[in-house]
Amino acid sequence: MFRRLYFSLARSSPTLSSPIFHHQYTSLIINHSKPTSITERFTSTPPRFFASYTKMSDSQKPKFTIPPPDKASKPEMLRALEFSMGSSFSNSPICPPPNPLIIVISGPSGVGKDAVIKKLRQVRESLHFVVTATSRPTREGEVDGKDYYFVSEEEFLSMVERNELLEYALVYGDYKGIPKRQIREFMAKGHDIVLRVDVQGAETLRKILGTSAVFIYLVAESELELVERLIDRKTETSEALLVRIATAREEVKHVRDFDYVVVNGEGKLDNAVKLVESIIDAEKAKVQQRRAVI
Ligand SMILES: Nc1ncnc2c1ncn2[C@@H]1O[C@H](COP(=O)(O)OP(=O)(O)OP(=O)(O)O)[C@@H](O)[C@H]1O
Repeated sequence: MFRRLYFSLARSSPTLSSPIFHHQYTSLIINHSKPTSITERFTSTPPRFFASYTKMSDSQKPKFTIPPPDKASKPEMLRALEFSMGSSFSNSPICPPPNPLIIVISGPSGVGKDAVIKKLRQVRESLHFVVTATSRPTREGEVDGKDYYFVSEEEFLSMVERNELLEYALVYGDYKGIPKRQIREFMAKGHDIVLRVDVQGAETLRKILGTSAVFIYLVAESELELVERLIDRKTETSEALLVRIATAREEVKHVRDFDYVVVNGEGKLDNAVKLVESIIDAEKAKVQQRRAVI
């Protein structure tokens, strides 16, 4: 019945059935593949026909009916709706792509920063994990250029001289610093950046980056769990262990300076990694995006 009504209307309406109408109407076929930016989308002038159409008074505008959806093909419906709306439908994304993020992962010694990052690296290939420069000796299994850039103390200090580091610190007698160039290069390519720093480093980065970066604090479920993890790692002398435990006690007070806290419970590394992933996803969906500039 609707179909009959539409076609009888079309037949009775000179504007709908006339060759002129069809010429104008078919000229509204839009190139749906041409992308435009969100600003263009809202500020661009309508196509010429639409511009003159929208200037017409109501009595001048051609009268026509939109066919019932079940009686017309999708392209026909699209053209009729575009004509009725007075502008074409854009297929460019409504939201611009999210800004590249800088994600700072921190926490006390032995909490599992490296373990979380190692796992995150496997599940999120699009992230760029900044390789920190350090003057500390290589631990068993660590690879130069992958886990850290292992440099001598002299080399490290000359990097500081040349202002090549975003942040650096003397951590338990060894220098650790973040090369700026890597961050710039990968952000320019649209990658999110992950920085792994101790709590002292995170505080310095907060001063430099403010709220333009996301700060995540990793904790163990309890102090006992953290100490056991450090003992099991067998990488520290007894004196070094004591220093790290005392420092961890102080550092936990700084958790309130971070944006998120993630518990890395014993045997629950996967849960911690999933939570970090969820934080990244939520940050990507934020309306007010962070914008980090190095
Ligand atoms: N969820 C977990 N459950 C059990 N063991 C873990 C967990 N996370 C990490 N570990 C282990 O705890 C030890 C310390 O982890 P890791 O070296 O990653 O800590 P870190 O925070 O990077 O330490 P540092 O700052 O001293 O380098 C490692 O032996 C690691 O395998």
